[in-house]
Parts: sequence; structure tokens; C-alpha cells
Amino acid sequence: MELQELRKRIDSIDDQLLELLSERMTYVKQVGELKRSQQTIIYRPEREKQILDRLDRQNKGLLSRNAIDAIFLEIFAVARNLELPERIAYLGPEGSFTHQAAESRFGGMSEYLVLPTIHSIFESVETERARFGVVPIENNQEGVVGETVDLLREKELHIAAELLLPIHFAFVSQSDSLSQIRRIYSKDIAFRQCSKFLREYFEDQNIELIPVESTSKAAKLAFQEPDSAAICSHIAARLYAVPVLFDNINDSDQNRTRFLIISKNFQNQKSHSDKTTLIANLPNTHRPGVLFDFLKDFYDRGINLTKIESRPLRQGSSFRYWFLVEFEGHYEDVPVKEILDKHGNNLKVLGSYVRIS
Ligand SMILES: O=C(O)C(=O)Cc1ccccc1
Repeated sequence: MELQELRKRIDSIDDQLLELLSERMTYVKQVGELKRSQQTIIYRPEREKQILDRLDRQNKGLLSRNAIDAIFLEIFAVARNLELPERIAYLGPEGSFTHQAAESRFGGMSEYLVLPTIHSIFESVETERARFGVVPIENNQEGVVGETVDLLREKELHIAAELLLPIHFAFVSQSDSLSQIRRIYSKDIAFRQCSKFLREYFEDQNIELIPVESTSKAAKLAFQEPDSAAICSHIAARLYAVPVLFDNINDSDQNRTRFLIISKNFQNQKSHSDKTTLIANLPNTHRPGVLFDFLKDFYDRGINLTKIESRPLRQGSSFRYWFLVEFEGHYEDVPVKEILDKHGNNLKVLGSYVRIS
């Protein structure tokens, strides 16, 4: 086919796409009207997952699952924003990994509130300055982000969804030579994920590792201070114009971070693959078998635990703990309900949401 003819066909498909997208939007609007009359929420991650799974099964063309997800997540976000503009808070400045995570789910059309700390993200969602907040919760090499886990217990918020992001770190600096570098800025969890690199290049040198609130803030500082460096994303390096000296310096190339989307008063309907997160503050944990008895309730009902993390209760000088527990299933499932009823006030459910593998 001639180039001109190919372009003509592409233009014609674009026209059809536009028309179909407009038609889709009229139906979304009608759903929105029905929902408003029922007082329900417009963001439905479990419904979006259902649509994406169905499209993936239908797909016989050239698009990969990732491509389908990227296109349709953007369509969903645009539709939600036309219905009801949504503001999303994330850990900034721009170019942080949390920024990437937020955009991957909420697209280019949402309004973003860029905040300096994880704590301020929780606060903005609590006070409803933002409808949703995106926070990192754990890394598959390094474990949990303590600040996020502790805030989940302190604040009365819910988990609407989870998402996973591959993480690749770059080492960036204005300096031409490593010997001129005096300080390295990054987020605490990022230093730990690049420990081999830091040992290999900087063990013998007198270099300060300075933890800051985010890797993108680190990149900004590295731009301002030529005798410093930062560990950050490629995107942050480009955004703040700091040259990349080493790429992919993470200890593991399978490095992934899990993020949560938090919201106030959010409840998901059941999907076919849900996960639930709860906080267990069990009484008498100094006695033998208390945790065992609790976990046995899950075992007896065939519920698969995916995570248990103990965190200090911070009660006086004691060494006592509460637990963040995650498992497969939805809080409306009968076996899960039985456990919730049995342990009543000792458990706080943070949410059931679509499980991402
Ligand atoms: O500092 C950032 O860029 C963040 O968004 C937090 C973070 C840091 C390292 C890995 C994943 C998330």
C-alpha cells in the first residue's frame, strides 16, 4: 500500500475511534447518573480490572497486555475526570517513583497534589484535600516502608487499590569524578536497595549518605550542589538536569515496589481475586500461643496469608507489637467474616481490593 493510502486509513480509524470514545462517554455519564442517585463511588478498580481482563482475552491483534492496560487506564481516568474531577496526592517533587506510580493509574488528566512527605499525603486524604493518595508500602528486596505502615494504623483511611512498579536506580551527579563527591542524597529505602554499588565505589571514601524525603528531592539537591550526588530515577535525573554516571545500580534487577492507593470511606465490591489488609492488635501477646491461635483461624478456613508484619506498639518501655496482616479474599467472604466477627475490636480492616500479581 502507498504511504498516502496508509495515512488515509489511519486517519479514518482515528475518526472512528473518536466517535466510539464519545459514544462510550455518553454511557459512562449515564452510569455516573445512576451511581450518584445510589450514592456510590465513581472509581471502581475491580470493575476496571474486569474490563482489562476481558479485553485481554478478546485481543487477537498486535497489542500486548501492557499496551492495552496503558491505553484503557487512560481512557478510564479521562472518563472519571469528565464526570467528577479527582485530585491525587503523591510524594514529590515531580519525578519520584510515587509520581510514576500515580500517573500509571490516574493518567495525564487527573489533578495532582505534590506533597513533600508520606505523612502529608495521609493528611491530605484525611482532610479530603485529595480524593486519593499514593504511597509506597513495601519493596520486594528491602521490606516495608515503616512510615506508611504506621500511618495506616494511626489514621482512619481505607485502601482502594494496590499497584506494583519495577524500580531502577541511577547514580547522578554534576561532578565528573567520583573523588569530588562529598555527599550522596536519596531516600533511606533506596540506599538499602543499592548497597552493593555503594560498598564497591564508596566504602573507602569519606562520604556522607544523607536520607531525604524522596529520590526526586535528592536529584534536585544534586543539581544545586555540584559536590554531591543522588540515587534517583532516570526521569528525575532528566527533569532536574543531573547527568547519569551509573545506571541500574540496584542490587537486584527484579526490584519492585508496591504502592497503595488510599482514600477516605472507600469500599470495593468483590472481584474474583481480592486481597484484604487488616491491622491486628491482639490482647495478651506476652502469653504463648496468642498469635498462633489467631493465624490458625486463617489456616482452618483455607485462607492464604500473603503478609504479616509486626510493628512496635510504642507503649511505654515495653517490647509489644501489633500486626499488619494481608491475605487473599474479600471482607464479605463468609470465612473472612467469621474471623472478623470472632476478633471484633481487635481487628481493623483497611480494605479489600483487587490483588495484583
Ligand atoms: O523517593 C521516591 O522516589 C519515592 O517515591 C519513594 C520510593 C523510593 C524508592 C523506591 C520506591 C519508592
